[in-house]
Amino acid sequence: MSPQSKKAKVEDIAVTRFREYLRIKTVQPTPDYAGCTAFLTKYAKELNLECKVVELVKGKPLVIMTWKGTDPSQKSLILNSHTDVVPVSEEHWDNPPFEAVKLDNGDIVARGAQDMKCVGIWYMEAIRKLQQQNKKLKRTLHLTWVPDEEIGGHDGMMVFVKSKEFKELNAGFALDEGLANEKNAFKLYYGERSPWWLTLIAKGNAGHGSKFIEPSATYRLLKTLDKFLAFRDSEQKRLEFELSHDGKPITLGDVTTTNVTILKAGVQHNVVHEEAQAGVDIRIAPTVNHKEFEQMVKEWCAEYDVEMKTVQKFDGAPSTILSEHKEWQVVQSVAKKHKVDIEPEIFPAATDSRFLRQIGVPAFGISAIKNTPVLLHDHNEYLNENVFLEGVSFYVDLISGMANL
Ligand SMILES: CSCC[C@H](NC(C)=O)C(=O)O
Ligand SMILES: [Zn+2]
Ligand SMILES: [Zn+2]
Repeated sequence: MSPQSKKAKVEDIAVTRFREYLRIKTVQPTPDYAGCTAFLTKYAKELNLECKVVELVKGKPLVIMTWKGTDPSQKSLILNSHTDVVPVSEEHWDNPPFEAVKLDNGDIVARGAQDMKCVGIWYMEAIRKLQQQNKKLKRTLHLTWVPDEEIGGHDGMMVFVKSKEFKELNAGFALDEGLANEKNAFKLYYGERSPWWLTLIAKGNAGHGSKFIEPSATYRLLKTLDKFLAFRDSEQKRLEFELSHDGKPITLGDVTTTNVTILKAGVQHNVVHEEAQAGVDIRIAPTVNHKEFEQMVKEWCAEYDVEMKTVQKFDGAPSTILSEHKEWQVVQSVAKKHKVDIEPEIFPAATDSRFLRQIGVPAFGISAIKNTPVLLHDHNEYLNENVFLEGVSFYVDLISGMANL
């Protein structure tokens, strides 16, 4: 293609809005939420959507857009997306992460391209298409744009679900983020593992590195960490060999992981130091009894007198049972129309859906990203323009199908 003809090709409005959104630096730890809110409120105006900005926590705005349905007696459909993105190591990127450049092959490169600015734009652009076709939906749609998911959602979705503003939405079902898929398939997340982040603190006596100092902080800590690692090994074996009830291999979301992610101890080789610390990232599978699991971990720590401090723990939420929701049939039929497979799974990490499911709002996590490597939180995150545009058509059918039940 000559530069002339390249220039002449008009970019689809959906792609333009996507790239504009990607250029707003909503990157943790100092996201430009003001710039983001300005963009979203203008966008809502463009599509004639009602728009409200709610600041439940100072400096952390939530944007709620509404497209009223023809049957207000029905519970609404929540289309959720988080507005923040994770930090970048710019030196590892081949293109600037906040310029949203489009490469010759159509790849749009930016932090947030997969996680999850694409999803927010899909909701909007699906609405634009439905409006262009003069379609009206039965159920009211609420698009919720929430802050701080990437740092745990405590000032975002967690406070939002407890607010009167959320109650007013009369939520019946929610869509939220999923992950990319390397195959011609979309993952459909109907539940999540529960994060439990722990700091372990071992104390002991100090002394010369040549002696048997008793008790020793590092000895206590390592003996305790052995238990976490032995458990990790057994869960890894389960993941390798176990099959689920339908005969398919289980996935990461079905097992519990106990990873040691932080280690801090010592000052000098020949000094036995009086304290050693570790950070553990635990993800509890939905089938696990939290009380029993907590008791087991407490006993591991008690055996060597190690103090256990919880940094954050999510106490679990019921998974959304696929067969109990007509929305599941909609997903299947829309996927069939778009010739893409659906792979239902438990999300291995945590999203804002956990707060929705916890208060009884069923939720599916899905991102219409097929034939694409999973690059969330990674360098050179991208989404191809064609995959993105196919996503718009997918969401037109998905949203209209779900909102016309
Ligand atoms: C526990 S709150 C942090 C949320 C983050 N979510 C993802 C998708 O990476 C995580 O699971 O670590
Ligand atoms: Zn995300
Ligand atoms: Zn993320």
